[in-house]
Amino acid sequence: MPEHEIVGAEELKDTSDHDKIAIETSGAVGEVLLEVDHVTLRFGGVVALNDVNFDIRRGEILGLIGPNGAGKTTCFNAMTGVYTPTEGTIRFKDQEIAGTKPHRINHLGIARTFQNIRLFPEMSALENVMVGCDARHKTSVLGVLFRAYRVRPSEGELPKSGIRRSFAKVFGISRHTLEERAGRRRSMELLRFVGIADRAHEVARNLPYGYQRRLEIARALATEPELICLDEPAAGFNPAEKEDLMGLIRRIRDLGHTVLVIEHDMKLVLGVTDRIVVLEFGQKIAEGTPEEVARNPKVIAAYLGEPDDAA
Ligand SMILES: Nc1ncnc2c1ncn2[C@@H]1O[C@H](COP(=O)(O)OP(=O)(O)OP(=O)(O)O)[C@@H](O)[C@H]1O
Repeated sequence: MPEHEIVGAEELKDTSDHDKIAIETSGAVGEVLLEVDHVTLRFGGVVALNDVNFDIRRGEILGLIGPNGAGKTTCFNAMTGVYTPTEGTIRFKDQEIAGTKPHRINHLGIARTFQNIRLFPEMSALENVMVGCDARHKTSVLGVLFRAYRVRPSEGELPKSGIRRSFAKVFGISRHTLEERAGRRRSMELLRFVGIADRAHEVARNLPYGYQRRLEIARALATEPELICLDEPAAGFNPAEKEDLMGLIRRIRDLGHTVLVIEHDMKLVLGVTDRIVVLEFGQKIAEGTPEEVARNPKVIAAYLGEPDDAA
C-alpha cells in the first residue's frame, strides 16, 4: 500500500492558506539580519565590489540596483557562498558566513533564485518544490532506507480507517513518511501561493516561462529561508505579470520572509521596496527610501545612457 498521499482535485483549488506556509522568525522586525561589512571582491584585475557596506533589516524588502556590470550579482554570490570576499566580511544573524559553502548558507536561512532559471527540468513542478522541502528534513539516509525512526502520529496524521490505522496506532509511522507527507502538502500550498498549482504535475521544462519563474520562487520558499534573494525576478515579464509579481513579493514578506531583490525594472523596484541600495562600478553610490534614491543626482547620472533599463 503506498504510504504517499495522492494530491486530489480538492487540493488543486487556488485557496492558499498562508498560515500553513508562514515561517517562524527568530528576531524582531527592523533588526539587522544580514550585514555586508566593507566587502571588496576582485577577479584578477577586475574590482567587482569595492568596499561595499550595507545592512538588510528583518522584515523589509530591500532593492539592490545599478547599471549593467555594477556588481549586483557578485554581491548576491558573495552572500550565498558562491564567492568569498577578497576583503571584508558578511554576517547573517551575527554569524560570519563569508566563505561558507552555499548548501550550509541555505541551511542557515538564506535562499535565492537565479537570473537564468535553474530548475530540475524533468521533474514535475510539485517535485521541484518538494526538493526544497527535503532540505529541511531531519531523517538521515539510513532512516529513510529502513524507515527505522518511528514516531507516534497525531490524530490528524493517522490513516482514516482500516488496518493501516490500527497498525499505525500500535507501531507508529516512520518519521520519513510523516516528513514526506508534510513536505508534499507544504509544496502544494506553495504552488497555490505563487499561483501555479493548476500545473503541479507537469514536468518543469513544459511549463510556460512565467510559471517557471514562479516555480523557482516556490522552490526557494520551500527551504523556509528567513532571507530570500530574488535575482531579476521580472526578467521577460510583461507589464501585467510585473504587477502580479509586485503583489507576490509583498505577500512573501507578509509570510515572515525578508526579501532582497535585484531588478532592472525601476518601476517595479520603486513600487515594491522599502529601501534601495545602489551600486555603480562596484561601489555603493546611494542608499535610502525609493523616493530618496529616485531623486539622488548620482543615481540619475548612473542611469543616464541606459534609457531601456530606466523605463
Ligand atoms: N566570475 C567572474 N570572473 C571575472 N569577472 C567577473 C566575474 N563575475 C563578474 N565579473 C565582473 O565583475 C563585474 C560585476 O559583474 P556583476 O555580474 O556582478 O554585475 P551586475 O551588476 O550583476 O550586472 P548585470 O546587471 O549585467 O547582471 C563586471 O565587470 C563583470 O564582468
